Amino acid sequence: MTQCCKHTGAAVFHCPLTNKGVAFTEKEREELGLSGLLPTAVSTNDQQVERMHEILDRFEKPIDKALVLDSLHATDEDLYFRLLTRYTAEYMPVVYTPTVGEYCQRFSHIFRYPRGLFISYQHAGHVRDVIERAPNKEVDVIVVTDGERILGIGDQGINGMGIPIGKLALYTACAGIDPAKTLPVVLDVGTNREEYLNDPLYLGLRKPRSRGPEYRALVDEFIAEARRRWPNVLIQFEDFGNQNAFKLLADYQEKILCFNDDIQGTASVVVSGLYSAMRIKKEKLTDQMFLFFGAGEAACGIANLIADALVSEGMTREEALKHCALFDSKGLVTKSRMDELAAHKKPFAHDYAKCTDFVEAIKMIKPTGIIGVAAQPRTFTTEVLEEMSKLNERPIIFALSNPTSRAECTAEEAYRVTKGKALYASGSPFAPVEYEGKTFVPRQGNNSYVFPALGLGAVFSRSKWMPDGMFLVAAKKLAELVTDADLEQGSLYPSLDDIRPVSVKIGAAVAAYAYDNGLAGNERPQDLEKAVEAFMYRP
Ligand SMILES: O=C([O-])CC(=O)C(=O)O
Ligand SMILES: [Mg+2]
Repeated sequence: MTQCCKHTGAAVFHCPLTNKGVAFTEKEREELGLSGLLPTAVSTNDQQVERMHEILDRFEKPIDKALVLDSLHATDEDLYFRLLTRYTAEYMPVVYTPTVGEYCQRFSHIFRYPRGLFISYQHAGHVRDVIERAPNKEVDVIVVTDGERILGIGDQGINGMGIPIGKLALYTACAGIDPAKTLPVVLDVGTNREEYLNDPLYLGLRKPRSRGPEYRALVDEFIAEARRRWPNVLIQFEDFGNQNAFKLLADYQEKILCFNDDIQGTASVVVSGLYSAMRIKKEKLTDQMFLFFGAGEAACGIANLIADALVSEGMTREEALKHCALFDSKGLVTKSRMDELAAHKKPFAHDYAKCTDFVEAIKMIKPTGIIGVAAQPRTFTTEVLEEMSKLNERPIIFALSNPTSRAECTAEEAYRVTKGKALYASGSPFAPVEYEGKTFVPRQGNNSYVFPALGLGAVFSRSKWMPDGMFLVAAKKLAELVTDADLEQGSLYPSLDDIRPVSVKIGAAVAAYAYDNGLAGNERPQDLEKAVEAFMYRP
């Protein structure tokens, strides 16, 4: 047993990294002076998991389950991750989307245990001291947010901390990153949400977000100090507002080990789902045309990676970009709007006529797939889905906005309106759908399939940085792992219950990319997959 603190006796129960509760063996009880401090019988780890599973079953509301899991996380990490690893598909919607959306909205009202770092303007110039205070000796992965664009529910201020916590839980559960080496961080730079500013229990800085140089100075200081203390750390940017997200990625991507999950992680998982859709359609990606509802981080990240994928199949970049069109709050993104467009949209501004109606845009562009990423719920209406069915034998319908309340359409709507023909994926989970005697099992086009494994591969190989090619490699590897049986039931992704072996393979493919491209900071092992698997933390 590794012990992070030197305590014996009852104090042992207060160390979440080493506490095992009633699973402490007779020998451990003796050594640690616990005899008589625990019920007599020793439980096996499996019995502990089943006990906890039973307790959680008593709670109906996912948010209540989340609170119980939170307590467990704070008191017995080993059991927490045992449970998440054993019941990944069951608890992922609790620690992650959709429940994590509600968890964030209530964060200041349900807060009990501090976890990670809360860095605000009061620390400007002294961020080093905060970093030094972090309880972790080593850190492999940081997930950081400034809370400006949490899922599809907008500015959550400091309450956005639920996201880095949830994402890092998946790093451990899905890809075996040692929980002692993960660090969630929220940069508390204020919030523009009136409701929070007026809420006496709100736990963040009570002022509007600043847009001035002090914002960027704080982000830069945080990154520099984190890397000073942990030079090999991977920094994952999560749920920043559009402007900052694109800018930070452009400025840092080639300089440090980092990625933006909403731009690049989402792109990787979506392109993977498109490869699976091609297997069902028996067509090539080069024959497809995609229309995005939305033109932010996810849309542009996905569209760029689709272009990379098309280029990898021999197309010119100029031609490849034409296979994606964007529709934003002002309508179709066209050349005639060039002057007013944000930089990230410009490559996808094509020579179309002005169009402000999404159904009209579908009629004009004749896409083979529509990809919803605008956090505008119910926008894939019956009319939209019918139009896609008219144009395509097997229309690709991706309703990716999170959480569930923001989905562009439900799985049931997609299958019913398209008469079972839709190739559907959603950002948040939907239950299987029965349609005319057939059961469809939709799966999540959610970056959770890839970000933990991308991080695993990058950390394992000590990659210097993460080129876009790594995200394409991850997409292709994930698609390879989808079985014919998955496709038969309409699943474009593997089951989440198989996520660990899937992560090993994606992690190894990402690491291989680092070794092949001279990015790695260590020697390539002989059997990469085996070595990656051995590197993973197991509860
Ligand atoms: O967290 C998720 O479920 C996916 C994601 O990154 C987002 O929606 O921002
Ligand atoms: Mg996100």
